[in-house]
Amino acid sequence: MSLSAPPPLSSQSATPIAQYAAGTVSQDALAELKALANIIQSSIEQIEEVTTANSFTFPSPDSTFSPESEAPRMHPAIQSAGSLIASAAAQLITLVRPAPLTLLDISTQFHVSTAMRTAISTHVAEILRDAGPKGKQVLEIAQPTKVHPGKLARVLRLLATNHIFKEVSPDVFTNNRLSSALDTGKSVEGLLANPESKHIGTFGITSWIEYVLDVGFKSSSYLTETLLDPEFGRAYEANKTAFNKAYNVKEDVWSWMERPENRLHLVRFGAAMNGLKNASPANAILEGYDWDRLPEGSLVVDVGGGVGSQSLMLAKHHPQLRFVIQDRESVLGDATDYWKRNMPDALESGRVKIQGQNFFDPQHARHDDNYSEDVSVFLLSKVLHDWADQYCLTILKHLRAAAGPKTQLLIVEQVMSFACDEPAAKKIPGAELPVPPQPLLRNMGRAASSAYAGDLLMMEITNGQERTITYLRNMLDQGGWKLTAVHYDEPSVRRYQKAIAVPI
Ligand SMILES: C[S@@+](CC[C@H](N)C(=O)[O-])C[C@H]1O[C@@H](n2cnc3c(N)ncnc32)[C@H](O)[C@@H]1O
Repeated sequence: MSLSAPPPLSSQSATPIAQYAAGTVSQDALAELKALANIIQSSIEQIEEVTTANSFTFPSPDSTFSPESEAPRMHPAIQSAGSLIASAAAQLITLVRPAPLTLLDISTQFHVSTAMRTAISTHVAEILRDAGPKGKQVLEIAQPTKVHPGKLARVLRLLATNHIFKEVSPDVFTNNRLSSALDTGKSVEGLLANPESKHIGTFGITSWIEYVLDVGFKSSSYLTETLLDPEFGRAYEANKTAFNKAYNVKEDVWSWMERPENRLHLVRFGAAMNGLKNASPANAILEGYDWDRLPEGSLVVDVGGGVGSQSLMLAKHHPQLRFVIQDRESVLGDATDYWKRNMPDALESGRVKIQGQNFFDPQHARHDDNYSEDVSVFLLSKVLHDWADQYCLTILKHLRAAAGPKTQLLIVEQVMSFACDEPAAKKIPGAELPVPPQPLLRNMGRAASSAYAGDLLMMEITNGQERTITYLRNMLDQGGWKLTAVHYDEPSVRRYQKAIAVPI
């Protein structure tokens, strides 16, 4: 069978329906195709309904991205419909194309990732910001970074073929909705003069994408060698990972980022965390936990809080709360700058404190003389997934030792679903997920794929892990905490869950 040149449609002997009638297509496959098409059709109708009811404009693929214009796509009903479409469409593609072609297609997708990183590093989205529908010739696009224009054109063409950028005429490109979402809003001159500025004070999603495409992608290319390595394959230490093989270093990724020569990595990672938060509904941390029940002066300790972006949202909406943002010493300067930019009063009044705390050491809060009252909430947002069980247990036990009888632990993580029923989920309030329509996979397949990719990223970089409810419940149990409830955030670009635990 030739894969490179399928016969033109006109020369094919029969349409798929005719083939089905002739018995050459299995009835099951066709029934599945139709069921998937119905899911897509009814989901589009739902999008139309919600769009009309809310007088939304559903932005076209050629429009420029802005967080505000994304509002219709962020509407929960439209997100749900979008997830059904993404899941059904991906499944449908695997049904209609020859298996080798599908596998070839999937196996070459990494080039799209590489091309994306090249486009980000050569600031193409920023260069095209004002290009308009006529676009810019690739000679002009390549000029600021002196990259070879002919080679850049091929990179951009692969992206345009995947709906990122648009080739408006030969070798002339412009931004579309997807590519404009990579635009950091910075001037090209500024970016050339100071590469760090790409990550400072921006939406941050480009920083996350660049981090994944750089450190994540390079590490992932060593996953097979790592898993087959007799020592690393069985190890759970944070410094025996695919990252360590790829970068040929002995320290874990956090220490590596602290090397002076890796300052750009550290800045980018801080911005990337902020970007992930921005990719979720801004108020996600406010939902699913009754912050209002906490009385005046209650203390929230944001453990491994990064620059404190989650706490900032809470501080804005819950004036009765006080905060301690804890992280490694090297992050504190960026965290202080972040609060000075976003909520200077809170720092000045002492309502918010930025504190160095290694979460593998006994917890300052509570033991420290500064804290006469019990901590109300230990917030662990996107921390546990960075670490293998033995590390998580150390963190959880230190928090347990510092907890008072009423202290709660709030974990914000992506909780993974099995591809089948999970009995433990039925016993924990809020933990059970709705069953998607047939024939979609139980875990929503492609629509949920980025969570599973994120799980591998954790394995590759830190030997961390995204965990299922059963896993999390058992681990918390060993760490001295009882999992009492789970809240699934609204479907989103990145969907996190909140797990609430109390001291045993
Ligand atoms: C994935 S980020 C999450 C940041 C933040 N909680 C959020 O939700 O945006 C993990 C954080 O853990 C911090 N971290 C890593 N090792 C640490 C340690 N030993 N002690 C304290 N914080 C640490 C990192 O600096 C980083 O800010």
